[in-house]
Amino acid sequence: MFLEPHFSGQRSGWLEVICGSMFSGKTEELIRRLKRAKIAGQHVEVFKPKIDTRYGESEVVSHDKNSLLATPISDTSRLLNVPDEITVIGLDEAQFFEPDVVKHVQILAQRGKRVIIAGLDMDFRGEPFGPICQLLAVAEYITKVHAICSHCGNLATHSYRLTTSQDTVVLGEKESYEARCRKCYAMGNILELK
Ligand SMILES: Nc1ncnc2c1ncn2[C@@H]1O[C@H](COP(=O)(O)OP(=O)(O)O)[C@@H](O)[C@H]1O
Ligand SMILES: Cc1cn([C@H]2C[C@H](O)[C@@H](COP(=O)(O)O)O2)c(=O)[nH]c1=O
Ligand SMILES: [Zn+2]
Repeated sequence: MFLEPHFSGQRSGWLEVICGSMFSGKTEELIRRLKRAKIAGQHVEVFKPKIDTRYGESEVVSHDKNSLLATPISDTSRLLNVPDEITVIGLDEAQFFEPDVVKHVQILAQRGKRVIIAGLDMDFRGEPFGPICQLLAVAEYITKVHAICSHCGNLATHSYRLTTSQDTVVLGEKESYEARCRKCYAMGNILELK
């Protein structure tokens, strides 16, 4: 369980990254932390990449259908325009943001804001996805969450693509992906080669 660091003295900002496979609870955890910030009386704003139209245009939605209003953006320089009174910023589907998101979230932290970033750690190939490596490097707090392997019930670490597309970006959920442990993911890829 992630508990918010205690503020003391001059407010300083920081970066939190929540990552894992699909269905691992990234969006649920992001929503949980943002709701707690609101309960604490902090002003929160949520953003997501404009490309993410899976569930809706202007909200982040978990696979459990919990949701928060979110502003879709195509350029993360937009984050630098948030009003001063916004002290907590949430980003979902961070894998789809452009590389400059790393620079922009660090500027926000420098301005004393808490930035909570959720996104896939790996793509369907098992490769780091988008800016995640750099975001993990510069974050103060990192949380890796796990799904349950659809094949064996162990902890899942990988997102296995069920369709034949080789495009890195293919929006979808259970019709196109399933969570798998490292072993079942590797087995699936071996069987595909036969
Ligand atoms: N294989 C799975 N393992 C764990 N949770 C799953 C799985 N398949 C569906 N779920 C559901 O997905 C929810 C997590 O949704 P969400 O937070 O949107 O995940 P993520 O953002 O990581 O894709 C879980 O609470 C659970 O109800
Ligand atoms: C593995 C993988 C996923 N995607 C897409 C599929 C979904 O639309 C999102 C991830 O959603 P979630 O909140 O983590 O469930 O990303 C993709 O485009 N490419 C991939 O390799
Ligand atoms: Zn497995």
